[in-house]
Amino acid sequence: RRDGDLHIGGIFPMEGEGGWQGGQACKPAAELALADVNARSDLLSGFKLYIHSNDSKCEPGLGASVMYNLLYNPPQKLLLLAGCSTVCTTVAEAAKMWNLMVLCYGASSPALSDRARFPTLFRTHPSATVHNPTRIKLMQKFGWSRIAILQQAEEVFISTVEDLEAHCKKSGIEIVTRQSFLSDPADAVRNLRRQDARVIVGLFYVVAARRVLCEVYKHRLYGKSYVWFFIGWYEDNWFETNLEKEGIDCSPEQMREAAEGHLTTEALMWNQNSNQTTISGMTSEDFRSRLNEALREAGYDIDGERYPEGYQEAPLAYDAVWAVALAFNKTMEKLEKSGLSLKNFTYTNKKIADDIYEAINSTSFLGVSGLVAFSSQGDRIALTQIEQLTDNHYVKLGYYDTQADNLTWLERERWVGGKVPPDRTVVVNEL
Ligand SMILES: CC1(C)CO[C@@H](CC(=O)O)CN1
Repeated sequence: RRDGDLHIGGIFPMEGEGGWQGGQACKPAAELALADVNARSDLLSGFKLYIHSNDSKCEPGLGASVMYNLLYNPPQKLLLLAGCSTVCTTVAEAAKMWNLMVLCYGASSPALSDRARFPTLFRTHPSATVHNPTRIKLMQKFGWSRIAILQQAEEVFISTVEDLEAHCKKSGIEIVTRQSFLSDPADAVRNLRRQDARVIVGLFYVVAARRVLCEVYKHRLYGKSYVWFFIGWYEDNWFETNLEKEGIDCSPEQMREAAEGHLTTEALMWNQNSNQTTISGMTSEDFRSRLNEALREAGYDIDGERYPEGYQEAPLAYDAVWAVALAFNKTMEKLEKSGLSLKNFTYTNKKIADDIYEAINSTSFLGVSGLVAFSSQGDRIALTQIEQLTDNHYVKLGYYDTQADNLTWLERERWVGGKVPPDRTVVVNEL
């Protein structure tokens, strides 16, 4: 009988001032998964998994100190869980020195898809580049081969645009202009009009998105002759809230008018087939209600909604713990053949670290966030969802499976002018 305890470190953004607000639900979600895997007699039999965690506040410096405290205080940890791109970048860059795998449940930065810098990183949160093949697929579907890009000068959007440009080149889609701004988009938006941009991909955080939309209204870069691609993970009514507080000098009506018809892309983080049983025995709906219960007990203010949008990534943290438990189980079986176990792991034992790497690398199971599997750079393979804002609410237009190049289209799109806007000025020769 194998007996003993297995320990991992957990670095969670409990206060999101520095960045991603939605991380607070990840710790309760990970703890739900911990209870579930420890309750399974067919997993890690004879061993109990423990998570030792602390708060990173989504700040890399604090995240680094939490990591050192986890590593220099017993018991020895076998792996680290972390969230927020900035924290994961710091933790994953250092973890290889201790032969530790890092599983990131809340990091979207494309920079993390780099095995040279992050040889032991895996993430259940997809990279922001997962939107790009979907954007290209839509451009091909609607015959747009001339586009523009408007982006905020932030690392995650800069590297996403570089990936988008590569996809456009491969697909023969011309980028007529790429405008970027730090915090005031006025000049960049004006330049879009000057370049007669009609199909525009917008990459910015939600506060900048409100400023962009008001400028779009002022420059009349909306309506039947324009198509905007926005990011889909802003809160649903993002374009009509906080206007006073953020000094936006457009009214909610003007913002709604400018926003009408825009498309959004986002990675799916909840298994779509809500009555499909996942590896835990739960459906994603079961998980939703169990998580809400756990959040209420922990004193979170579930603001009346059945599921607050702010906690959309919780399934990624839940599935990350399952991925660890399954990988440890696989590694245990392999080590036993040579009379070893994970108890033999030390921070200088590369052999066992390689076994754990191999086990995670070959992960494939149905989690509450959908199929959990990783690319060769450790990126989460995920489906994306396309929506359109019509009459002030988001309508699901379809889903895209990049791996299979399969677009599921629901034929629900509506265009302000009654037909698909062209990507350039169409000159009609009078006969
Ligand atoms: C979809 C989003 C909001 C992208 O940022 C992630 C946080 C990060 O990348 O730091 C969390 N999930």
